[in-house]
Amino acid sequence: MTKPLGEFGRISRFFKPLAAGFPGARGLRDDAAVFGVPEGRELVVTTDAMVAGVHFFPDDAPADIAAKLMRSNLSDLAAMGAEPLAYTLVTALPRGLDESWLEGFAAGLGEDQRRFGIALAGGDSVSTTGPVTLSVTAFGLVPAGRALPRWGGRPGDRVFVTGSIGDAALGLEIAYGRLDVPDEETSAHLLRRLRRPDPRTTIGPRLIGLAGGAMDVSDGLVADLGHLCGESGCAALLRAEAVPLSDAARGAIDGDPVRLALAITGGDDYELLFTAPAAARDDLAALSADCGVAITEIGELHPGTPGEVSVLDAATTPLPLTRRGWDHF
Ligand SMILES: Nc1ncnc2c1ncn2[C@@H]1O[C@H](COP(=O)(O)OP(=O)(O)OP(=O)(O)O)[C@@H](O)[C@H]1O
Ligand SMILES: Cc1ncc(C[n+]2csc(CCOP(=O)(O)O)c2C)c(N)n1
Ligand SMILES: [Mg+2]
Ligand SMILES: [Mg+2]
Ligand SMILES: [Mg+2]
Repeated sequence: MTKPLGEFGRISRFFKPLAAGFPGARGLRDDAAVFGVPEGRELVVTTDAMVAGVHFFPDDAPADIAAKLMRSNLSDLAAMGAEPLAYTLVTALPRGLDESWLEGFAAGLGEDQRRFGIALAGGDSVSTTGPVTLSVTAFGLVPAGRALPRWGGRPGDRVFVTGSIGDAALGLEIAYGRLDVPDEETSAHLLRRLRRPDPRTTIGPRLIGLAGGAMDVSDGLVADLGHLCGESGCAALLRAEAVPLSDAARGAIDGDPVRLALAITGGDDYELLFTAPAAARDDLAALSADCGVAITEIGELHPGTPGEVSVLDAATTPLPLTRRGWDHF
């Protein structure tokens, strides 16, 4: 057996290469990172953590775990209208975890760094007596004063969502062996979207000037729309039939209202949810065409109890839901 690298050997081997392109990281040789913000821009800071058994399966491929960790944070930057700049990383790993796990994890981070234009600025490495626990803090840049707030929606505004909803929630059911799908292609698409979400990093910054209120969908569409309209001081109507579904999700749902309810409440979507006046429709259609990502109108805000979401099915009768989204506690 080869000698273990130890804490600092691991940092040198796996993390220093990820910080190489970012001078503010100081080569991961100092106590902290140092970097400035360009004139006229502001720093946006977001943190999301992931725990094995809660956010991913312990035997998931380490590169997939890295991608989900990175992308869930990039999605929050996009929701603020920010462009990715740098991130810090905390790894809490059980002693004895094979170094090949870290190798795959670092490779996954490196791949997404290149894909999304972000660099490692620093972090911390600790051991844990519990499950693998990971946290990223992502830093992004927005034009000063223009970060997109959750509370920018107004009664009468329309509600829009990017991409498609429900893939990951259906993928999770497949991963748990609780959902049979028509074919291998359907299953592969839904599992891919669970493990490697597609953060809307190009659309997010381009929503500045178009969107009123904005956020990303992580807990579930219904729950997150509740957060958006609650912060905006109004209620929302969601047309379940208008919610964009991938072909794979449509095939897996197969007209079953229970599965449709799961798709709109299950979470892990990492799509953008935002409000805009009806007059912005043409601009949004142009943006969608430009980015090659669907932007779909799914409902509207109206005066009412802040945070209340009515979900209507095709016959405009209320769709019964047993829950609105993910809640840790
Ligand atoms: N432990 C905490 N300490 C300080 N602020 C927190 C803590 N947990 C959450 N927050 C803050 O509460 C707000 C909502 O957090 P939440 O994690 O729900 O947002 P999110 O990242 O958009 O959603 P998700 O975690 O589902 O991706 C954010 O402003 C976040 O910074
Ligand atoms: C193994 C496994 N079990 C359950 C889920 C579903 N899940 C976990 S946390 C969360 C909400 C977002 O997290 P947070 O609010 O902590 O950022 C969701 C939808 C999963 N992805 N993997
Ligand atoms: Mg969070
Ligand atoms: Mg988040
Ligand atoms: Mg968010």
